[in-house]
Amino acid sequence: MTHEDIILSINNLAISFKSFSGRVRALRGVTIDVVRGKTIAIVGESGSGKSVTVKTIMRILSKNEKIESGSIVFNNKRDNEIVPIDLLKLSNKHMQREIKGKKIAMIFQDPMTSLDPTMKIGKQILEAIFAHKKIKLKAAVEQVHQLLETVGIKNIKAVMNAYPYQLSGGMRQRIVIAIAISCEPDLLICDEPTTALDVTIQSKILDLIKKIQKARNLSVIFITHDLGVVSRIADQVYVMYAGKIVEYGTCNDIFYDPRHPYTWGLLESTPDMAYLQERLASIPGTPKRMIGDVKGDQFAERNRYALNIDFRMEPPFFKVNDHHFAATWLLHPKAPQIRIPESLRKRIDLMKEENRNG
Ligand SMILES: Nc1ncnc2c1ncn2[C@@H]1O[C@H](COP(=O)(O)OP(=O)(O)OP(=O)(O)O)[C@@H](O)[C@H]1O
Repeated sequence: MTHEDIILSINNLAISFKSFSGRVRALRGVTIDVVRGKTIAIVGESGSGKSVTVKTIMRILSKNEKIESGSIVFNNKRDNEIVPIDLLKLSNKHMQREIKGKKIAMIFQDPMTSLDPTMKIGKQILEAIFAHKKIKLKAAVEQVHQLLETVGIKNIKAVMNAYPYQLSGGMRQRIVIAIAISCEPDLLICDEPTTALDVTIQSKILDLIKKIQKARNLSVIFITHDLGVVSRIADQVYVMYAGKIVEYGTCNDIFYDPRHPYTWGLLESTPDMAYLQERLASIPGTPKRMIGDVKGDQFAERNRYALNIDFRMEPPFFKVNDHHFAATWLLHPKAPQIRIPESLRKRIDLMKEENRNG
C-alpha cells in the first residue's frame, strides 16, 4: 500500500515512564497502519498500552513520559496532495494549530473530560467551530443544528440550552461526537467511548460512529478491551499485550482464524460469543507491569501453551496470510502442532454457520 492509502503509520514506537520502581516500558515497538476510510480496533486487557498509543498520537504526554524510539507519520491531505508529517517531530504550536481537533479528533470514555460543565451545550459546539473556522454567527448556529441532527438529537433547541449535567451519558457522548466531527477531521480516535454506557445505549453509539464513519469516509482508530465491540465496528484488528502488538489481521482473520493464544483467551472470555458456555473462561493471571529489561514472551507465564523458548526469546511475527500476522512461537515451522482450544473451535464454527445463514 502507498501513503495514499495509509492515513497514519505508527512505526516501532517505544515509550517509557519514569516511576519510583524503575522505568515502566509501556510500549515496546508498536507498529500499526491505519488505512484511509477504514476502522481499525486496538484491543487488549487493561494496561496493555492502548491509551498510551493513542494519546501519543495526539501528543498528550505525561511529564514522566519518554519517547524512546519510533515515528508516527500522518499522511496529511492538502489540496489533493499528500504531505507526510511525523507527529512526534511537530512543535506543540503546529500540532495545536494544524492537526489537533482539525485533522485528528479524539473522543474519550468519559464525555465529561471533554465538556465544560459550566457552559451550555450550544455554546460549546459553537466555540469548537469558531476555534478552527472564520464564519458568521448565523452560519455557525446553522452548523450546530446540522451537527446535532447528524448525531441523532431530536429536541435540538432544548439540548443547545442545556448544561452537560442535565443530559444522560449517552446524550453527552453524542455531543462529544458532534464536537469531534465539527471541524471535519480525517481521523477520529475513539478511546473506549461506549464502556461507561449501558448495553442498549452502547449499541446505539456504535451504530452512530459507524454511520458517521461511512458517510464522511473517516478513518477511525477504536480502542476497547471488548472483542464484542470490535466485531461490530472494525475492518482491521490489532491485538495488544504488554506494550506490543501480538496479532493483527482483518476482522475475519481474528474472529475466524485466531492464531495467538492471547487472542484465543480474549475470544473465550468475550460475553457475546459465550452463548454456548454457561461460564465464561477468563485468561488466568493478570498482565504484569514491564519494569526495566524484559526477557522472553511476556505472555508466557499466563500461556498454557507456552514453549521453553517463550521464556527465553521474544517471538517475531509469523505470517499467516498477506494481511494476517501473529507473534507466537507456535507458528514456527518446527513448533509442536497445537490446535485452537476445542470449545473455541466449536464457537467459531457456529459463528460461521450463523453468518452463512444471515
Ligand atoms: N503516567 C504514567 N506513569 C507511569 N506509568 C504509566 C503512566 N501512564 C500509563 N502507564 C503505564 O503504561 C502501561 C500502559 O497503560 P495504558 O493506559 O496505555 O493501558 P490501556 O491498555 O489503555 O489500559 P486501560 O484500558 O486500563 O486504560 C501500564 O502499565 C500503565 O501502568
